[in-house]
Amino acid sequence: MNIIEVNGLCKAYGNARPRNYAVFDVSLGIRKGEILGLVGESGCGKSTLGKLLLKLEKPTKGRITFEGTDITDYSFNEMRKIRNNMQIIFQGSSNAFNPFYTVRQIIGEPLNNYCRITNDDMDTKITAMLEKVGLGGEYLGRYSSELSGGQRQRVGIARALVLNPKFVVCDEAISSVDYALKKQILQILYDLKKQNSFTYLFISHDIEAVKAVCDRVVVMYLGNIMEILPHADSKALHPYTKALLAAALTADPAVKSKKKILFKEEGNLEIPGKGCVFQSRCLYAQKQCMSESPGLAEIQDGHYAACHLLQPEL
Ligand SMILES: Nc1ncnc2c1ncn2[C@@H]1O[C@H](COP(=O)(O)OP(=O)(O)OP(=O)(O)O)[C@@H](O)[C@H]1O
Repeated sequence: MNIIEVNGLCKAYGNARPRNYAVFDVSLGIRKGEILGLVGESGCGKSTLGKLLLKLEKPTKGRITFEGTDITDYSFNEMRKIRNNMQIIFQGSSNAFNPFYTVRQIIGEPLNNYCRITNDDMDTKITAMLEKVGLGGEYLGRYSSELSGGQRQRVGIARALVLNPKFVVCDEAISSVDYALKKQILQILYDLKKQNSFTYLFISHDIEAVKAVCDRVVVMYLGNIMEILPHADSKALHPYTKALLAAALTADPAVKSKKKILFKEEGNLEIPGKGCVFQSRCLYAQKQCMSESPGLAEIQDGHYAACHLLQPEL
């Protein structure tokens, strides 16, 4: 069962004509209790899609359904009623904390906003949450400015999850942290998901992390979904995903230069007027790719790709 669904979702910033879409015609369901990975090169629309799902951005077109209810046209006040169930952890969110706020104030803010709760109950809840993210009750009175970057990151996770949200967008939640902390944060997110059956959209450039924690993976290019892998370790089918994964996993430039080149690096990054959005960088593009846009089709069981070269298995 899907906790959240989008249909024909589009987002164009500004009023330029023709429209330059950051997200184009995305239809997708996120299953209750899954960690859905979202990957793609910088600027392909991952954050925009995450924000659209939470209604932090207004879609230009398309519908959003949360737990079976169409929330596309919900007002600010209507969204407020369900906001406790939809949270975001984003890169650097913890850097935005007021340095003069204590940990109690930072994590307590959403509780104050959304729950009627006594101070004692609030401290109990915050302490329990702090323990879940590897900090203890002794941090309650500490000021944000007294915390290390890693501790602030954990407080940020605690703040986002203290309301027991049903759906959480993790937007680069583990970038800019060191390897050890990254592993700990991934473990925390994974354990909390297991204990509380949270559903996450996990946006990351870190393919290894995506493989480690995600159930399915969505691959985006220039605002479009190119592929949906049914498992994080499924073999990629789409030429773009293959190239993206190969580039990400080959960190050593010496090794990279010996590898087969998988896409035209110099390809045009503008959205073409017609045809496949990946046409100018694809090594296999054919005439049809320049004129017809390939829809996302189920190629194998639960494995979707948008590519004329790939035919569904019958
Ligand atoms: N507020 C905004 N106003 C105008 N354009 C925007 C805005 N936010 C994003 N964009 C544009 O929308 C496109 C998608 O951006 P988005 O941040 O969603 O990509 P991304 O895949 O999350 O990138 P990154 O991995 O670098 O965070 C980009 O071309 C970006 O410049």
